Amino acid sequence: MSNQNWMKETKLIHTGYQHSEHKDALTVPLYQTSTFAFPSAEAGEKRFSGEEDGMIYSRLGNPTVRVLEEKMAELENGAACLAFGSGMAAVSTVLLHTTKANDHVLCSRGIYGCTFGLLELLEEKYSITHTFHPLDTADSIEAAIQPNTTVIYVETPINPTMELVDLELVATVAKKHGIRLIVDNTFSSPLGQSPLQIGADFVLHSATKYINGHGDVIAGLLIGTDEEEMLKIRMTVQKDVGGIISPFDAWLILRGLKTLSVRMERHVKNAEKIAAFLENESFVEHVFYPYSDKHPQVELAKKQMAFGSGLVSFTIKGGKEAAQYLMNQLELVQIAVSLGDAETLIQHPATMTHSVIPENQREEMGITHSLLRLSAGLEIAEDIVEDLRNALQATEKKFTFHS
Ligand code: MET
Repeated sequence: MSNQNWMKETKLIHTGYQHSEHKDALTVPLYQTSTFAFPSAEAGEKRFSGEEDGMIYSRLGNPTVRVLEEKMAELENGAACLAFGSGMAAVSTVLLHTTKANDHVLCSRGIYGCTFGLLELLEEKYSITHTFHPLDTADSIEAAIQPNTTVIYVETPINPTMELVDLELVATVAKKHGIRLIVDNTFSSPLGQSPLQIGADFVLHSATKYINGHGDVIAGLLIGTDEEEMLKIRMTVQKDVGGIISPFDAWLILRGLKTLSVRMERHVKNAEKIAAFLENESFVEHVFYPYSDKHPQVELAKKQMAFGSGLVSFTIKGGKEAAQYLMNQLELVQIAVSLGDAETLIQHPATMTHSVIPENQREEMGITHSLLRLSAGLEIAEDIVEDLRNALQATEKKFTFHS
């Protein structure tokens, strides 16, 4: 069922599923099966050759997973979507598809630690090099493009600094040079920004985060603009590397997706209140929140994002020791990586999500030992703020020395 006039909030619930094709079950059934029985040997041959449509084996497709893929393709304004067993499986699949040995990948100034690890691996194994760049003006992007650049890989907002990349600018330069643009849209969700509409070729998500929203699944999604190319990826890198999602996890994500818009409203409202509180705290040095007037790219945020995300990053005085002490003082806010869960989470990127990046490169990305990343949960903002206030007061008391 699909209607192009529906808003995304409605599509989240209805698109991609036709109950008449599933014995009129109102919600998507779970096809927990590894393989599918062919009506005849000839039918099996035709399914393998692509002559006939139909399921073969769940690594190549599954009806529950297909509903998730169709829904996400529409939500991201793409032609097709592929679901994976983790966000990193989506990242590695699209990079293996878009690069070959000796190519160069131009990246935003910062990227997630495991994406960094994957790029290092591709360099070591296949001499696929990568560089980091602010991607802030057309001239500087042109200068950073090398003769062998085939991909521009961007996070926006960047994990965990909340720095933004101007997608329209980067897409224009990428198109001019025939370079593929891949955007990690995890921090915004499909409701926050639409990179494919702005000119990206691929958008990907760690579905572990906002899309599932309940902290009980690891999954990834890749959406592309070219249906034939996506089918090729399904039948090559995805099938043969095999990082696919389980039907049960796809089913859980479909359940989570129904409430994405109401969850995002609360995540964002809470993050706004937390950012405003932190901005007035004397022990806090800087707050990084895209929709705050104090964010250096607030104009860009309001141009390309529908809201400012549910994440807030901030630095405090006193370095690593104070940052860890602060985390240990929190009662309601949980110390954990990941984001987009019902629970408010805090983590220390320099020693956690981005710890694999060598310190000098990490600091160039803006990830110091004073930086903390908070994922606003679905609790009442006042309770989260109260927990942060108490922890900050205790930390300030311990780390401020009066002469
Ligand atoms: C293994 S570290 C984890 C996770 C996640 N991508 C994050 O940024 O929090």
